Amino acid sequence: MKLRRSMMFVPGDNAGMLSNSYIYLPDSVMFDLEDAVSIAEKDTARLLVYNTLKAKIYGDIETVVRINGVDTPFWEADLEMAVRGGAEVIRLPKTENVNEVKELEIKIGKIEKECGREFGSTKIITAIESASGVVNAVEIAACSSRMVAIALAGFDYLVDMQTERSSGTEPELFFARATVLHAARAAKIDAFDVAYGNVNDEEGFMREVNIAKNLGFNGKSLIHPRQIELLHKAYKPTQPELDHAKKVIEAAKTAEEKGLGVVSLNGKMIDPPVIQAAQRVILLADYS
Ligand SMILES: CC(=O)SCCNC(=O)CCNC(=O)[C@H](O)C(C)(C)COP(=O)(O)OP(=O)(O)OC[C@H]1O[C@@H](n2cnc3c(N)ncnc32)[C@H](O)[C@@H]1OP(=O)(O)O
Ligand SMILES: O=C([O-])CC(=O)C(=O)O
Ligand SMILES: [Mg+2]
Repeated sequence: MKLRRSMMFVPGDNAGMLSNSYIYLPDSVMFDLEDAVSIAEKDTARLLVYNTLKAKIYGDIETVVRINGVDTPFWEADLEMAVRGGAEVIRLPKTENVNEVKELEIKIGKIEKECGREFGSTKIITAIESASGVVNAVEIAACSSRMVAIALAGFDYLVDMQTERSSGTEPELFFARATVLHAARAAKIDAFDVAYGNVNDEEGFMREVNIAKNLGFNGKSLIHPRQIELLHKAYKPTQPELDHAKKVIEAAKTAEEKGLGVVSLNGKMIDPPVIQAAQRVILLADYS
């Protein structure tokens, strides 16, 4: 199991951040060549990210490169650099439809063959940032065997929807969150919730983390190291949750020995979905 709770953006033109972001231990690091980098710095950023990838300083942290969108003049050069550099995952921003992913997939395969990288080893994450992307999310999530996750990108999405992020339960994001999440689960890939832009607002960030976690997202895209530990702590099962999960598994074993399909633990029904949920808690605790 690859744990993908935190995926931290690092601006591709910031040499300092590129060279030391591993110290913060996100599950995945995302070197950004898109909106965090001005047009004037695109070439410099591409080279900096290539050298960072080649330096192989990220160890077990998954390396992701956010290239520019397929409707820009930058994406092919970005992709050459990222695949040749050894990026584990390419994040495609502003994905609107399956054709864009297919175009990306063909190009990745070509570069892998040219540079001697194992065919299929470069994975894809698509970011959904518009109404069209949300409407097509189910097909997008399932359209490539390289796809490991789909992310909702709230900033661009809300601009496209002609609204703004509110506080509270964020009803403006509900349909997109639910759709992207269903797309991910149906395709058996991971799902990332939106990035939270106010790095000093811990309360607002935690409110979003809890929405994402309760809906069932694997994690969030992050923009600041301070957000990593908060997120990991929220996703780690608590000791009482872990103790309860272990009791559920014990009760299930006893039920099986007695040939019973369903038993109760402290008055609560224990049946296959409850057992599966307990197994997931134990797995998450083991890995976090
Ligand atoms: C809508 C979108 O497209 S979102 C994606 C694009 N945006 C991004 O990539 C932005 C990523 N984040 C950042 O660039 C920064 O966090 C900012 C600009 C928001 C704030 O940066 P700062 O003002 O430097 O933050 P702050 O002073 O709190 O930083 C503390 C330390 O964390 C480091 N840091 C902050 N953010 C990051 C990051 N994303 N990656 C790596 N290191 C970081 C800083 O370099 C600093 O390190 P130091 O103590 O060794 O000097
Ligand atoms: O992809 C992301 O998480 C950030 C982003 O570009 C957006 O929200 O528009
Ligand atoms: Mg965006």
